[in-house]
Formats: sequence, C-alpha cells, structure tokens
Amino acid sequence: MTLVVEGLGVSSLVRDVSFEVGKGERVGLIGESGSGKSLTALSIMGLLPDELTAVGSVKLSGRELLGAPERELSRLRGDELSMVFQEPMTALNPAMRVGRQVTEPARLRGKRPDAAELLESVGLPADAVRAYPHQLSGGQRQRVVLAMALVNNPALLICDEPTTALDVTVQARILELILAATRERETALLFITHDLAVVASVCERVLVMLDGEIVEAGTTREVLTAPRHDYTKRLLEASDLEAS
Ligand SMILES: Nc1ncnc2c1ncn2[C@@H]1O[C@H](COP(=O)(O)OP(=O)(O)OP(=O)(O)O)[C@@H](O)[C@H]1O
Repeated sequence: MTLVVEGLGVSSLVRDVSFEVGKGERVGLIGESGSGKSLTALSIMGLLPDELTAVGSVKLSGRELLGAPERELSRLRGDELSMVFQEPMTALNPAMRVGRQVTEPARLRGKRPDAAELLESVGLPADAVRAYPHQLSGGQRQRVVLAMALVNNPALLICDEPTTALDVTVQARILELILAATRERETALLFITHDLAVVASVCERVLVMLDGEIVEAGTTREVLTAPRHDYTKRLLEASDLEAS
C-alpha cells in the first residue's frame, strides 16, 4: 500500500498539501492548534464535515479516494483505513459491553474474533469483555479503541492526538502499544501531534504544518537536529527535546 496525497486543499484552511506514506512507514504530522492537521486526516478518511470539501488527490494504493462514493469509503474505513481520535469515548458506545464492541468491526466483515484475546492483545485483562466503557480508565478505553482500529489489519492507521488526553505514564504505554502493533502488522501510521517528543519516539519521518500548509518535511532526525524553517526551530526550542 502507498498513500499519495497531492495538492490537497480544504477551502482556504488547508492548501496544496502533498506527501506520501509507504507500507509500514510511520510519519508524524506536527503543527500548532488550527494548522490544519485534523482536516488533512479527515480528508483522507472521507470524514470532512458536510460544509467543507476537499480538492486535489488522495490515492490509496492507486485508488482515488477524493470524490469516491460513500459506500466505497465506508467499506475502506475500519478495513484498509482506520482512525483513532483524541477522546476514546467518541468512538465507543457507552451502552455496549466492551467485549461486544471490540469485535464489531470484524463481525461487520463476517469474521468471528475472540473478544478476550483481542483485549489481551492490547494489554487489557480478559475480564474487561464484560465491562462498559465508563468502568474503564481513559488509557484502557484508548486500548479498546486501538484494538477495534486494528482488528481488520488496516494498511493505514491515522492517530489524531491519541494520547493528549492521558497522563504522562499512560501516554508512554499507549505510544509503545501503537508502535508495537503497527510494526507487527506492517501498518503504515500517520501520527498527528503537537508534541515533538512524541514524534521523536514514534515516527521515522515528519511533516510540519503551519497555517494550512506543509512548511517542512524530512526524516525525524533531519528535522529535529537541523530544522530549516523558523517555525520548526521555534517548536524545537519550546520543547523538552532541546536539552537532549
Ligand atoms: N467545519 C469547519 N468549518 C470551518 N472551519 C473549520 C471547520 N473545522 C475546522 N475549521 C478550521 O480549520 C482550521 C484547521 O483546523 P484543524 O482542526 O485541521 O486544525 P488542527 O491542526 O488539527 O488543530 P488541533 O490540534 O486543535 O486539532 C482551524 O482554523 C479551524 O478553526
């Protein structure tokens, strides 16, 4: 699989965004709040709000996604493309036991996975199958969401600030889990964050977004050790990474 985004625009909010993500590659999309990261991700998923339209091209393994019929996009979502959002409750049904919920994306495709095994694969105890989402912690809920996002072995996982709402130690564990799970499956990862330290620990390449445009792109090492754009330099100065 390859994701090729070319000249993506969303009204005037995202402009001429182009990048590629190859099989199993982990790419960070970094930038401050309002820079257009989420709109870029939602364009790829075909989940932009009705009032916004994407122009340009988004190809997954050669298939154009922009303008594709909703039926095709909804088949791709949760199958070849998955997305994890910042707040796990947005993806969970509060009235459904976790065990039933975690297997649902697979059941929709005619598979019958074992719920307890799935939960154990993301580090949850097997007896979580009977729990309702509100009985779990934020980190545990995000594990459930990850299990759901990965159950059909997607080619591309998009994570939009998946650990921002969690405390620091839980954050680190969830990042480790995302890293291990995507490596194991050779799932490509587009990881949205405003945190350079997170990019440094997870991503091989990084795209820096400012005011709706990508202003810098390179390997994580290049961008973090020799940033070219003033905005990237400022981001680096403001981060904990500066001292290291
Ligand atoms: N439905 C919408 N209609 C109009 N403008 C929107 C809409 N959704 C988002 N925007 C605007 O588009 C810009 C980019 O938003 P986006 O959510 O992509 O930013 P972001 O980089 O993901 O920020 P954050 O880190 O806060 O999520 C922002 O200025 C936002 O206010």
